[in-house]
Amino acid sequence: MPRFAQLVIGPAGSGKSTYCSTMLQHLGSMNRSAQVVNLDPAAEHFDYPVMADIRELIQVDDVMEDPSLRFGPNGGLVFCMEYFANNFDWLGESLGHVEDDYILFDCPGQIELYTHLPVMKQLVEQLQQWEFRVCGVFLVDSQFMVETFKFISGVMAALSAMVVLEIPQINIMTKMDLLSPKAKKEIEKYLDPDMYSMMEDTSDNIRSKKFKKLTKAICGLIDDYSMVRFMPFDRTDEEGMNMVLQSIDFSIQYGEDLEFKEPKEVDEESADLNYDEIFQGKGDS
Ligand SMILES: Nc1nc2c(ncn2[C@@H]2O[C@H](COP(=O)(O)OP(=O)(O)OP(=O)(O)O)[C@@H](O)[C@H]2O)c(=O)[nH]1
Ligand SMILES: [Mg+2]
Repeated sequence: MPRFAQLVIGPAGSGKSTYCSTMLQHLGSMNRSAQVVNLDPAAEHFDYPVMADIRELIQVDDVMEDPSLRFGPNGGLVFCMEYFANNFDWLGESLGHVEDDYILFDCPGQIELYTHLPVMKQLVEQLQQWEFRVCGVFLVDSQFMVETFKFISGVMAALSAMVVLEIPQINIMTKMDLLSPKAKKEIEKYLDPDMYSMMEDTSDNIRSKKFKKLTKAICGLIDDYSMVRFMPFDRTDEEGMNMVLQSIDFSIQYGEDLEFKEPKEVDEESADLNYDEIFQGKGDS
């Protein structure tokens, strides 16, 4: 049986841990079993129960305090993740193997992990060896996406993760509940963006000719290949969460291998017998 994983990634503070906790509850309310693994060695608090926690393996604080290493918080995190990549056995043991595993991995927010460092790609390959079908869930804070230039840089960040990880990726705009009604209307055009017209809107602000050409080429490429789309995520909106979950499940073909179980036929006689036994038992006590 295949196993399923959501790799929850995105810039610092974009809402990854909150997403994991909300999605876990949502899956629970649908009677679907899922687990969360914390892969952020600098995590301080999260409000979901963990199946495994990378801090049992290594912690950023310990690395920073080590006088022979002398790392700051970012170098410390990179060191931790490289150490993790050399010790995937720890993860393998923690994950065990349950039929139909569905696991959310809450990842750290340092963007370099998804742009040029090899560790996340190595993790994906390891998970695939363990028969996981992995979907990247890339989160960006919607509040930083309401202007065209910010949006283009968000698209590029999502795209670089897609290129590095080579797995299906669902891009999500988080914290939609914090947008004003006006911004909410405004953001609709960014959910399914027409990059060409977006480019037209902003090209007047670009003074350098070369830069204008480059931005145009990037926008054209993204549009021509329909490479990046965003889905809104509002943790208070069940319907919206369902749509996000469906897209993720579809990308990893969750549910296709599940067998359809016929409802058990109840044999009337034996059912009566059982009820009699139960009531008799109650009467006796
Ligand atoms: N209103 C609102 N706040 C949110 C939402 N998602 C996250 N937040 C808040 O945003 C802050 C950061 O959220 P986290 O879930 O810790 O973000 P993260 O991506 O895990 O952060 P790092 O692990 O530090 O990279 C917290 O204060 C959350 O309460 C949301 O959908 N709505
Ligand atoms: Mg977090």
